[in-house]
Amino acid sequence: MVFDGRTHPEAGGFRVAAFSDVSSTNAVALEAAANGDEGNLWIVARRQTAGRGRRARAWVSEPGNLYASLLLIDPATPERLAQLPIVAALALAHAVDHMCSAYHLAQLKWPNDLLIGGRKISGILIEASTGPDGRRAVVCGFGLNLAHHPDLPGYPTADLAGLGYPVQPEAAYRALNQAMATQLDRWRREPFSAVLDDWRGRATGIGRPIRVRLADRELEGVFVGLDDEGRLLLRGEDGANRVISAGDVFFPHVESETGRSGGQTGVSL
Ligand SMILES: O=C(O)CCCC[C@@H]1SC[C@@H]2NC(=O)N[C@@H]21
Repeated sequence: MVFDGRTHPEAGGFRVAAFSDVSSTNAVALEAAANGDEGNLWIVARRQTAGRGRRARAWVSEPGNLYASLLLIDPATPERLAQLPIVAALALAHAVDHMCSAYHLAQLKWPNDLLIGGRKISGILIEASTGPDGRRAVVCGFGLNLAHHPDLPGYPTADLAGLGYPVQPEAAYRALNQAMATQLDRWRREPFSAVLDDWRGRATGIGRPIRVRLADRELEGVFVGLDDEGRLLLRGEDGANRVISAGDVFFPHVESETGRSGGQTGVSL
């Protein structure tokens, strides 16, 4: 990979532009869309100076880990776009298995965190914007802890090297590119139920008590599973199931939110 900031052809019908330093690969991808890029473009960086996570959090982005964002233009109808976090998480899980030569090593925590042994090893931030021409730009931003991870009290995290799987960022990117090509193709051709079955096979926490932080409040209950659109089903004390489209899931007694803070911009799905 050449870190020259120029666009090069990539396998799977994509293109890639790799940078040494950027503010945020998501921000650069959204900027490319605003400048008329046709999409299917990866932005990869060795380091981010303003990496961003979900819910107004910063994403620590020193060299050694993977920072990669895929820009897609109008990848699906608006109703189906909500399925993309599930597709992206599944692709990253397949990529991690591939790069570690392992089977079902990576577990999924709804909607799109990857865990190994209960520790978070990655984050995915999906952001979208609509251009003046009505085109919907969607960016899937992947951060994968390869060589280091932040220590967040009360929130277990890990990196692949520390778990005994040394992987270079370029190899990780290659595996992710391949996996995204495969999963996006499958999402377009097969019923979403096939994607969901795969996701459920790696799911963590189903049947367990969870706490879900929504934009304006928190809910507690049992994680019953996913509905046909990939939304979380939470059974409350009253026995009724609630359908949740977006939120952060916590496993009580394992995780708290201490130490999670930072700044995020943009609109996430
Ligand atoms: O909060 C999360 O779990 C999501 C973190 C997403 C981080 C990645 S790193 C590459 C891409 N660029 C960003 O600024 N964020 C995403």
